[in-house]
Amino acid sequence: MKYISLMGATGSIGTQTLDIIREHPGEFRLIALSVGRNIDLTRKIIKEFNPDLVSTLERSAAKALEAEFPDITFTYGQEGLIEVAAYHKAQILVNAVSGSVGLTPTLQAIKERKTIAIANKETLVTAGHLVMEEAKRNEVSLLPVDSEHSAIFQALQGEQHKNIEKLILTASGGSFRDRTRQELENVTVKEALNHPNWSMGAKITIDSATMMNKGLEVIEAHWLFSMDYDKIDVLLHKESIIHSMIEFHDSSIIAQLGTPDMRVPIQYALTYPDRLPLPTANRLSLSEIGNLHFQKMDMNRFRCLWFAYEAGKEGGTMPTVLNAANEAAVAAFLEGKTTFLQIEDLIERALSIHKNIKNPGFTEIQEVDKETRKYINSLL
Ligand SMILES: NC(=O)C1=CN([C@@H]2O[C@H](COP(=O)(O)OP(=O)(O)OC[C@H]3O[C@@H](n4cnc5c(N)ncnc54)[C@H](OP(=O)(O)O)[C@@H]3O)[C@@H](O)[C@H]2O)C=CC1
Ligand SMILES: CC(=O)[C@@H](O)[C@H](O)COP(=O)(O)O
Ligand SMILES: [Mn+2]
Repeated sequence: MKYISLMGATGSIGTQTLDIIREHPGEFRLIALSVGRNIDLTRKIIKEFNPDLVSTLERSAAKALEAEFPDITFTYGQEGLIEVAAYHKAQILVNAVSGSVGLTPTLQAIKERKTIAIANKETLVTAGHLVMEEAKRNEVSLLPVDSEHSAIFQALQGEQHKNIEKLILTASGGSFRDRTRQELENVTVKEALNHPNWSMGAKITIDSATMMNKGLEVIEAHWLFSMDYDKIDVLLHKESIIHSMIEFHDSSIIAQLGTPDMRVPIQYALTYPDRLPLPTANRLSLSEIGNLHFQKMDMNRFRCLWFAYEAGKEGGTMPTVLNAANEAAVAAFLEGKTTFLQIEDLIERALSIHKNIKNPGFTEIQEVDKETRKYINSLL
């Protein structure tokens, strides 16, 4: 039986992780979890899974739940996230929060030698060097949950890193893949949230539409697979059937395919190196699909992808700025405070004024993150 801590239990990845735990009651036990503001769903999760420890975003919610569930320990805020991540009975932490708020708890869980199933790409973007160093020092495995990275991880099994020519990340193109830049001028939040293939949280759905999601994933792949940026390519593939590929020196390419269903990579991270059946998954029928489409990525159309490559190559605190500026700009777009195309402009401005700090420590990362958000908010 594997004991699991789950950060972000009420979100898209969080609830699909609960599906996997539910599907295999003899394999997994949910022992600790964190949530944000969705207290109604939290109540249901507590009743069903009876965890030891629960953390909420706000103190008032923790106090209210404490009165309802006296046998469970409640905590809250950033400290609460850390307690859940590092809970002594858990062997695996599933990090499914959205944003760089996941960094500190992840570092703490690594120090406590938990295996990390990581969906929360912003943590790797903002401070990938710190996370990877800490994982190496503590001999901790970081198992990818993000579909592209899980695909690469699966294709890598039995292969050697030295034989890789390049990684090829596939991108659906998001909600606006068939629109020109001109046609993006007046798009609404509702349109942007309408992803063609995946049902995900709001922030990542907007990232898919701006192509920042693929930019963050390029940086995520750089850290997870220790790969130079010039060996990571992005390919438009509108069906999201090939989840990513590895090309080897001998020209052979290994791809991982499946219907778009995040429960598959989540389950693989939880069962690795084994696999379990997933009877409720839709099986892929290539004969029914018939055709798959591929297209070269246009960096002028998708400027956020270009920003991410540049920030990643420059390193230091540039990816921290990229991520924090994006988080703040997307939040502003979702709140109706800025337009879709201004997301790119805001990020570009934050990157252009930043004085890069090479090899930043934890405190510098935290300060740059905070300052960047402040800067973006001052522009709104
Ligand atoms: N959804 C997907 O299919 C995929 C997601 N990812 C990555 O996984 C991560 C999660 O994405 P997704 O599940 O879509 O996001 P959601 O927005 O659906 O869920 C986010 C979760 O984090 C909680 N949360 C948000 N802010 C805070 C905070 N400040 N403190 C504590 N908890 C917080 C939310 O709580 P509440 O709702 O209770 O307020 C919720 O449980 C992201 O990094 C994303 O990029 C990667 C690949 C695919
Ligand atoms: C499901 C998943 O992993 C998302 O990150 C997905 O990749 C989003 O799709 P696109 O960014 O390719 O539109
Ligand atoms: Mn992805």
